[in-house]
Amino acid sequence: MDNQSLGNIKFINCLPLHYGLSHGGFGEKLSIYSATPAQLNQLIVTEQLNISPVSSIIYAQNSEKLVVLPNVSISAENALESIILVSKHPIEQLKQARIALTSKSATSHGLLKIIMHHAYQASPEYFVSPLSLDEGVLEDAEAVLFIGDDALMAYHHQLAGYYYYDLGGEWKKLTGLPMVYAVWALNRKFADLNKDYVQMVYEKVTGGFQYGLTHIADAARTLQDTFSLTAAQIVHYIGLLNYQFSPAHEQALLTYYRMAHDLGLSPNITEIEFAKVVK
Ligand SMILES: C=C(O[C@@H]1C=C(C(=O)O)C=C[C@H]1O)C(=O)O
Repeated sequence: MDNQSLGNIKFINCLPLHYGLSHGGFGEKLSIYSATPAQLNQLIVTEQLNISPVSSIIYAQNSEKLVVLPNVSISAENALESIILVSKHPIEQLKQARIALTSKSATSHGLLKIIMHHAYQASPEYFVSPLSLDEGVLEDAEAVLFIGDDALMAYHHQLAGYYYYDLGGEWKKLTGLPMVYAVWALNRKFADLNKDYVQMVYEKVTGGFQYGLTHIADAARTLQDTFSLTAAQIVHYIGLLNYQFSPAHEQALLTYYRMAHDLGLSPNITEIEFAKVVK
């Protein structure tokens, strides 16, 4: 990786983009660095990467230093199968529980805290853990939050005796809004000094997503041997996501930011500043 690399989330949620980059020619002239959202968040904040998808809360926490690429996000209107709380007890009984949080996320940590506080009047004790179910994360917690492929696998291979909650659905019930999980963030100074490069990345990311969505059945077939999901399940999952960043998404994200701020999780952000690109 060098700081001119474009960050990339190595989860199935970005399959359309991955396919557009690899099969649609949109990856040409790009150096790409793939990692988990939490790793990309850290690399953007420390300026080791200049453009990357990041957890959406990272923009609120670093808005003086970052701007956001317009028209692209990882969002969902409702339940999405990949932001999942696995619990030993019904969620109403987690008021004082210990809850483990995946070490791959940032936005969904805040999302769970908002939902527990507002929808369940609960104040559990939270701690970050890298462990999976198989590695015993629930030996030390009443519930665990997973995101991305870990959550998708947990959702599709549910174990008897556990309760599963889809936080996209819980957020929709609480606010009536879509949820914006990730945005493409850029270092503000880098964006000002590298307009041509930023324009190129904008075209490749938005064009790559479009290509991948148009060829989603082919894209899903490239994964079906790697994951214990069928191509149809992958196509269905991608259909639950939305990769635009419409004014309605922007308002939904600002609502999330306000609620995160009220819980002391981020500064008070009332607008999102976008990188200037020709659309
Ligand atoms: C929909 C998802 O969106 C993501 C959730 C993120 C987070 O919680 O911080 C960050 C990036 C995205 O990968 C997912 O990972 O399932």
